Amino acid sequence: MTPPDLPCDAALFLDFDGCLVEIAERPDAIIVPPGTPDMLAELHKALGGAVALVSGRNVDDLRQYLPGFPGAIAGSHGAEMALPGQDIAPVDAADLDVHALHVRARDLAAHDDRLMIEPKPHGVVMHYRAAPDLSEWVDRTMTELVAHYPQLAIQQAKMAIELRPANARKDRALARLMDLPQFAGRMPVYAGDDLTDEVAMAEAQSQGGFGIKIGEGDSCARYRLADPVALSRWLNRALAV
Ligand SMILES: O=P(O)(O)OC[C@H]1O[C@H](O[C@H]2O[C@H](CO)[C@@H](O)[C@H](O)[C@H]2O)[C@H](O)[C@@H](O)[C@@H]1O
Repeated sequence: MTPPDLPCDAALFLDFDGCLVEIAERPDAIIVPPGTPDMLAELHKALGGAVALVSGRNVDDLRQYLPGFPGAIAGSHGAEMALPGQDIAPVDAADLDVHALHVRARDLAAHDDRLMIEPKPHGVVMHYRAAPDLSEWVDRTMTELVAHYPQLAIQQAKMAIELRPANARKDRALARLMDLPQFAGRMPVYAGDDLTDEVAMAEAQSQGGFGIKIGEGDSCARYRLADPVALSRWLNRALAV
């Protein structure tokens, strides 16, 4: 079902990959649509600052793609938080030797150059988009790897398996942001496309707001839009009224 118009008292939470930008072959091959930075800045103004990015990507990565974004950013599935004008703060991060984790993941993936390791400040992703036949192997290998790291959890992603801090979840990030003055008392609206977004959409709905699933697949979200283009049209409509 198509969502109703964005309420003027909304607190808007936006996922990044597959939501604000189309999925690409590699994490570094995404293209931010040219109108997106201005649209986000206008939404931020119209909603009194209650706009946040809530992404599996780390904050530095998001800032590279959206350099002037004026809102709050929850990165690494909520393991990092960057409030406007403030440094990146670790939240719900795991205590671990992340460099050793990256090295181990690279060693495990080294036998097939179609596999890609994405190192993150609080975890690691093994991407198999170029090698879909290795999906089961990646699943098994990452499951075995996480057994050595009780402070991490498996995060199923699109053609990728990630190890993230066990306590870092997007619903917790949303709840934390809703406690900030610019978000408090507003209606949470969360748009996302992936499994990691489901808990956040459920949280938004439990706080009296709604979730918008972008694309196909099962979801707890009350509403759905076909793709990032449809989301952008819907957001721009809110700015036109
Ligand atoms: O929470 P998100 O903002 O949706 O981030 C989730 C993960 O997105 C990225 O991977 C996905 O997008 C890539 C680019 O389109 C694609 O190549 C890959 O197959 C997808 O899994 C990102 O690389 C991860 O770090 C994020 O956790």
